[in-house]
Amino acid sequence: MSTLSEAYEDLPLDLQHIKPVDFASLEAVPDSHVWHDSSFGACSDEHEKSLVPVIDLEDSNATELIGKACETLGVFQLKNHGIPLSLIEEVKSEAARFFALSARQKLKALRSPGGATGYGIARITPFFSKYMWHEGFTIMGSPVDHVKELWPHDHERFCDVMVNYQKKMKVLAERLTRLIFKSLNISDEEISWLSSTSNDSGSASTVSAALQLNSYPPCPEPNQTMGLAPHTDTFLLTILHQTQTNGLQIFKDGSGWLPVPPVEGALVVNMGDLFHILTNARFPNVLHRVVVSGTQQRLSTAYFYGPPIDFILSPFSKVLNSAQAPHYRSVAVKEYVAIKAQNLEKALSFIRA
Ligand SMILES: C=C1C[C@]23C[C@@]1(O)CC[C@H]2[C@@]12CCC[C@@](C)(C(=O)O1)[C@H]2[C@@H]3C(=O)O
Ligand SMILES: O=C(O)CCC(=O)C(=O)O
Ligand SMILES: [Fe+2]
Repeated sequence: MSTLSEAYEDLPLDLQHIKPVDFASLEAVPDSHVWHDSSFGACSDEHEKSLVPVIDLEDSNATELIGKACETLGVFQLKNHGIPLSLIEEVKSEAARFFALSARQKLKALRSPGGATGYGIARITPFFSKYMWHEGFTIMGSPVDHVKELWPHDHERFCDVMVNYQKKMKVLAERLTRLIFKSLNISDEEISWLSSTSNDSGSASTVSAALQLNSYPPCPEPNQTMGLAPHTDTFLLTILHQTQTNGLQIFKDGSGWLPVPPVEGALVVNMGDLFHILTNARFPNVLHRVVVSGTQQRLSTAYFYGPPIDFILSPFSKVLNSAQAPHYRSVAVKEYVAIKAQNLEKALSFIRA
């Protein structure tokens, strides 16, 4: 097995955990989507200034600033990231074009039960008793097979934009990963998989990557439901673009839920489970969720990035001080993906050393 798509084939979902409802037809939140107050936890608004740092990638201290943000909150916003704003706008407008289609049309691109890509609800859905106010489109490489079902004569624009965005995201994710390793004093030679994937040659060394388009339609009763339930991301890091509609929140021990307000032109970068494992829990795998708006649609685009699916990772000996034992055993990326898909937030406890 060598691709992320194949890794998900053995982890099929039921159709009821794939198919979104027709949000446009709902005038109230149906019981299936009502989340009780106790499952919410209020979001703190006492911090006028967001605690999440905004870092300029061109700053001469970027490595230190990013290293510190990864270690404290596990999330930061990135300016001057080199991704053309025109491309980000195109991705947003193509995503909006897709989500604006009728429910009947969108279902033509529905993810299959054993599939990893296509239209559907969040993969974490079966772990919760209620559904989320969310629909998504997962892309790995070219989305052409799904999109030609929707727009037989006009699929090129959507596909070109998404493929181009993934290429640019991969370069940025690689740059950030190198810089983060540097902040931990880990040299390029010690991360062989990263160098062997840079030239894009050979499927055996293809990184694990996916692009997720998320839509949270305006909701008639926004306090009754949840956009995306609390979760951590599985891979090394996630690079997220969010539109100007608020909603993303992170959980910080001692502070509770904190907003991550949209910053024009910036991308949100958060640490996932694999970085948490590699750093022996020095980097938090930040818990986050999305709440919805009563008036505005929220769109976001998340790029998930990790080592090749067959890569075996274990905590870096360099990050362990002499008195510290590794918290986690070695695990292949594909094994961890399977454990996560079956156990969600308990996944890390399955690989505890
Ligand atoms: C590569 C992936 C990460 C993801 C599962 C997926 O196969 C594609 C969708 C991703 C997403 C987006 C919404 C939240 C999330 C937890 C989910 O259910 O699907 C993440 C997954 C993840 O990080 O494991
Ligand atoms: O929409 C958002 O801001 C968050 C999306 C997210 O957490 C994800 O796709 O994993
Ligand atoms: Fe996420």
